[in-house]
Amino acid sequence: MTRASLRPFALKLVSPLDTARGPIRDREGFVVSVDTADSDSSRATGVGEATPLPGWTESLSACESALLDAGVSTVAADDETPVSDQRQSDPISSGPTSTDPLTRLDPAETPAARHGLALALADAAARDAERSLSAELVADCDLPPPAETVPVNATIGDADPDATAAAAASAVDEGFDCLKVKVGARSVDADAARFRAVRDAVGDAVALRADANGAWDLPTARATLDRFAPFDLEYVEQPLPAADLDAAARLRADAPVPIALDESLSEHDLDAVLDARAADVIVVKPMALGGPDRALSAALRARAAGVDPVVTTTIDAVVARTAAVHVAAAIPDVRPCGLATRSLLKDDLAADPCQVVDGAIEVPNGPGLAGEAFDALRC
Ligand SMILES: O=C(O)CCC(=O)c1ccccc1C(=O)O
Ligand SMILES: [Mg+2]
Repeated sequence: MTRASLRPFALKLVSPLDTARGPIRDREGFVVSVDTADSDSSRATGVGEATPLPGWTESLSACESALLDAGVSTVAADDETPVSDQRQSDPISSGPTSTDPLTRLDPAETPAARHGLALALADAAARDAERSLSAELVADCDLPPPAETVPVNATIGDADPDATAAAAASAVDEGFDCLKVKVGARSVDADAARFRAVRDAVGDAVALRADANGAWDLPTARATLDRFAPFDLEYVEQPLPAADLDAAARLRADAPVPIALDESLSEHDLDAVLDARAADVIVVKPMALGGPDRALSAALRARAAGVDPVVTTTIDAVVARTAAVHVAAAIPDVRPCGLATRSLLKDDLAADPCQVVDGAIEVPNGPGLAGEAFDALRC
């Protein structure tokens, strides 16, 4: 028998993250808790997080409805009732006569909802097996032991050239050697001026990425990538709107810089993206792909097709960020990942067990997500 409950939360960003698709100002979602009791009477608890972001996932209300329909019950945000008294009358039953609760959540329709429940169940399973989530993930996929640290990029929003260069310089001072800069919210000339200022500020040894969030059409993308050539970018992420894989493939065919796809994975099957030969790199967002398990399998399938995965958050709260760190740790020799997003949030659900030090995150090695770190979040 598995009981599952959800509790809503809302977090503000320190300042809006300006992108070509507009600003991201706040993040709302649900903490999902599960309590499993197996037939052999062993019992495990786990915590997950569903933090939808329209454009990448379903809406907040669709996420909530999907979780409720799957049998996850609501706990009031300020409910102080002891866990034992909170039990609702309609628990998810995973006995032999019922289906796995996860199968009630369609990862294509409601990926954030599936992420929340899949993560809570994976956390419970890993805790039960007395190993970390990344150790659990690699065991399921027959991979080598997970990495102890994961390299990460700093995330820099749209701003004028001076402010962009100042943010870049301060990230490098903090120890980052890979920076991702949002582009596409201003003219090609203006973005080129921003990259000129950033390159001048940080020197040649720092890896630079650009993320256009689908801002350009094909001629503009071609012109922009040519303009960006002197800045020696590692890749340009989502230069074109997500829908048109053909255009992305045509752009990539003679582009002077590697192409990464992000939003395209929310709009198309991974197989379609890989078959189109439209990407050198794919951005694996566990929240957008429907869970840590699906994110890791997407990363491995991409690798097998010669496309390198980069794991990022959707600016999630601490539970989902920590899960994304475990996913990244399970991918052998993963490139710098977009996981250093705690600093974009004004506050969080719990203390961060994944501090960024010298451009890398140490992967928590306690049981499940991070040992006891999220015990107080269970509902
Ligand atoms: O990749 C990163 O550095 C952080 C994550 C990020 O940029 C992001 C965060 C929320 C929504 C979309 C995106 C994106 O990659 O486009
Ligand atoms: Mg992106």
